[in-house]
Amino acid sequence: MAHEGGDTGLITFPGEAAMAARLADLIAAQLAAAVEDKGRASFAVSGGSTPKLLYQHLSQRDLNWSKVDVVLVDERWVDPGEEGSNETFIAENLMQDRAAAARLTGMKNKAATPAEGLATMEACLSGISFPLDVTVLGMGGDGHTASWFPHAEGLDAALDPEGSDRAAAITATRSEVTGKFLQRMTLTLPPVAESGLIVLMMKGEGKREAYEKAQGEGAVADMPVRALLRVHESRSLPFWPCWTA
Ligand SMILES: O=C(O)[C@H](O)[C@@H](O)[C@H](O)[C@H](O)COP(=O)(O)O
Repeated sequence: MAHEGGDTGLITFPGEAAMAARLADLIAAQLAAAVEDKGRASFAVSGGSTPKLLYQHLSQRDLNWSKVDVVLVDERWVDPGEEGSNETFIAENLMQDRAAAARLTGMKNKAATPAEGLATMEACLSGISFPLDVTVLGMGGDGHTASWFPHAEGLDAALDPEGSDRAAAITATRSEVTGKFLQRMTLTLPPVAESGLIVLMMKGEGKREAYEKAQGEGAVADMPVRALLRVHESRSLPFWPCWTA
């Protein structure tokens, strides 16, 4: 069984399968309730290896997927089908079986750079209902989440709590985590923090240590997940930080 608490507030699961199954229940219920209340639901999803099983579970859940808008939390500036495409990862793992009826809005467009593609992305997002009903995030051992990378160009704009833009362009610093995918587009802090449910999925000891470190004092730019944790501290968010070994 999952248990909540400890000093870190992490919700700890006995394994990846248990985490995926529990979160699939939670997210499917939240999306179904949003469809019931508002007619449509909006679901923001991250790439990364940790949520893959969750997406596979969700794709088989019985809910009115034709009323669900799936958007990306972030994207590497590569076309669908190319290496590193989150859109393709989501298409292959979530948009299958029952969830194939959902509508996926990608981030990569024809612009040469993420900055040049922002206006097109904002126009796409204007067709989605906000606040988002559910946002799934991952976290890197460096404390990045979404494409909010430590000291990245564009980070301040992406993390501006008063900002009105929903998407931002990021040039990540070269590191083991980002590899060659330095040019990115990401949702900004406000739409993530205003989501009806925010799930942060973490796997492995290194992530737990990084999360604990992020909870301590220090600059947001050093560990950008702090931006979210600090909003959560000041006004409690519907936030599920989930961890398994
Ligand atoms: O596009 C991405 O890669 C993600 O949005 C990224 O922020 C990811 O969630 C973390 O890097 C964790 O990745 P893992 O789950 O693979 O550890």
